[in-house]
Amino acid sequence: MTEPLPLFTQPHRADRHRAQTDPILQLEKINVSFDGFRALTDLSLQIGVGELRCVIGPNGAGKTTLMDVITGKTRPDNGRVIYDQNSDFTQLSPVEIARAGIGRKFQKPTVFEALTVFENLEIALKADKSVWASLRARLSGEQQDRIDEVLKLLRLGGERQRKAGLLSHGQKQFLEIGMLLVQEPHLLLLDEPAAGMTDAETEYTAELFRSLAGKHSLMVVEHDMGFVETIADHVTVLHQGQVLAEGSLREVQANEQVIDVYLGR
Ligand SMILES: Nc1ncnc2c1ncn2[C@@H]1O[C@H](COP(=O)(O)OP(=O)(O)OP(=O)(O)O)[C@@H](O)[C@H]1O
Repeated sequence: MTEPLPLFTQPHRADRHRAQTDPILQLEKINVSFDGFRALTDLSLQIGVGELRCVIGPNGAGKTTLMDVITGKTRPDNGRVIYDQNSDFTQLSPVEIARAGIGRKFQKPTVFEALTVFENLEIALKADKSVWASLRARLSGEQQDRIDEVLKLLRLGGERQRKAGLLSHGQKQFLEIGMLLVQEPHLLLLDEPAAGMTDAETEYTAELFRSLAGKHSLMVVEHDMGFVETIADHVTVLHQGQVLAEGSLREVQANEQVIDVYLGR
């Protein structure tokens, strides 16, 4: 019998035990408060291996705080964040969490504008070194291939020697996604990736995310419902720091409580 294909580009020691239905991330009864204000209340959420999950919700619902808790930027008052069914992220530092295979993209692209597209990817690939040390260290053939593959995937092949500061906003967003992908993360957290993109770029982002799902797990926070509709199998609606509804976009859009929250009733 042939071995099943690994779900991730970067083989993980537990891969052969995994099934698509296994959780990659389980948040259990997370509470976060800021000076007495409860940003997340008993929040429980589960993301499956290879899943593409969209998280929606009105302003202040707790979406950013949720990502901050996963990446270790914010420590919850209590609750657990179980990754790959064994490690509890609440016990790890942000660097350890990133090394465990979590990549996060913030809403505003943060690329090195004075460096070329290729150099940006090179630095991301050697994230364990300082910027200058990583530019001096030689790339292996395999690393070169990885960068070429990502440049092609993100349609940046023609821009490889261009300074990143000269790219369009959408191209900078793609470059930043590329900077995550060269690190071969297991779980990608993406905050409003389509914001400020042209229609064509948004369309390609949707296509790209669909192609990444399966190989990676993705959690996308997004306000653009058209974009959510094209990408998500499964949607979580947050409201006042809690999960208000979960299901297909059609299901959550038909949910009375969700309608009330979005219409402000
Ligand atoms: N560091 C902080 N100190 C105090 N309050 C905070 C802090 N961070 C977030 N909050 C509050 O927690 C609540 C949830 O904020 P969060 O940014 O997670 O919401 P969001 O769903 O991401 O909103 P948006 O869609 O506007 O980005 C908000 O009421 C916010 O004002």
